[in-house]
Amino acid sequence: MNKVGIIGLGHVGATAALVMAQRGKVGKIVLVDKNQEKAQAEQVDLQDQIALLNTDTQVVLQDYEANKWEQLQDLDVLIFCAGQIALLKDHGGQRDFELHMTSKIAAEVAPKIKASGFNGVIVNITNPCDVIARLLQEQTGLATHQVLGTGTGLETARLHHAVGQALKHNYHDVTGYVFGEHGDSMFPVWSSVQVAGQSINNWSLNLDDLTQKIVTGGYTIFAGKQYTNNGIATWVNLITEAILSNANRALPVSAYDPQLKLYIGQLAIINQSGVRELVKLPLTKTEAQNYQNSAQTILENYHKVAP
Ligand SMILES: NC(=O)c1ccc[n+]([C@@H]2O[C@H](COP(=O)([O-])OP(=O)(O)OC[C@H]3O[C@@H](n4cnc5c(N)ncnc54)[C@H](O)[C@@H]3O)[C@@H](O)[C@H]2O)c1
Repeated sequence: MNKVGIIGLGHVGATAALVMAQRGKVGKIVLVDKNQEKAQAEQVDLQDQIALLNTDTQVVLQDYEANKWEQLQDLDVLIFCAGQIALLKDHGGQRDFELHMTSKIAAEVAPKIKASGFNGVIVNITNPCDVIARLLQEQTGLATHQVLGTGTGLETARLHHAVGQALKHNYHDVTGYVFGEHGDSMFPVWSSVQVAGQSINNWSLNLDDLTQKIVTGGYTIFAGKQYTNNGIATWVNLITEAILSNANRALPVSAYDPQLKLYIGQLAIINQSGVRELVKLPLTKTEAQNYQNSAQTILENYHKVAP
């Protein structure tokens, strides 16, 4: 039976569980939240939902105060999305404003994950995503391939949509990726973008305008509802299913770059071990510079909170 844990049952964690229950590919979901009333509420709500679906997912709680988090021991995947999104309210959704809070949460929870004997794959969502992925890896002592972040997957989906719309093509026929920090320094790898098998360079598009739309899309969502949930909940389920089914799928995630010694959004082959290997796409000079700039931003944030 596939078993997946979710730590943090706010907008993101609760929606990730909802999508998971609907897709019906996970046998057991373990819920963990410091706010135990919230976790219990989500458990009952999900059980109501599952009773109305043609699925059999079990939903159980991990007692936050327990000495040992037994329920985590044999999980295949652990989704980390604990945080405090309200902190961003007065800062226009700027992800970095959660850094001091979320790095403390990671420091509180990582030893509990470690002590549970968990040996699966952690998928981090919590912002700043690349920094928190690194902190979780370092503080749980798991191998670097066992920890990844959701990275620039949402922005990659947004790129497909924006280009498809601009060219009146179906977005499923658009391929290519957004790389770098899950933050303002992320960048579309335009040299990787193809539409129905043809380079994006075959069309004359205003790539600067499209870049702006792709990079700032998260702020548009945040401005209207003060959180984002649907896209990320679906994306984390796609990553989780690629791990569970040993799919060997190339996905744009935040993965460990051994040269830079940090987590950053790039293309990686995902299977049951987590990151099987990185796919090193050829980058133009400007894209390679953008990647380095993004890495620098991630590193600066990491050093603000590194133990
Ligand atoms: N990577 C992405 O693309 C992406 C997208 C959306 C949101 N996020 C991030 O995901 C995180 C969660 O967002 P949200 O809107 O669900 O936030 P939220 O404030 O609605 O929920 C956070 C939850 O974490 C819980 N929590 C806090 N401290 C905890 C701890 N020590 N242990 C366990 N649980 C704890 C809270 O009780 C709460 O239920 C934020 O960091 C947000 O920025 C990332």
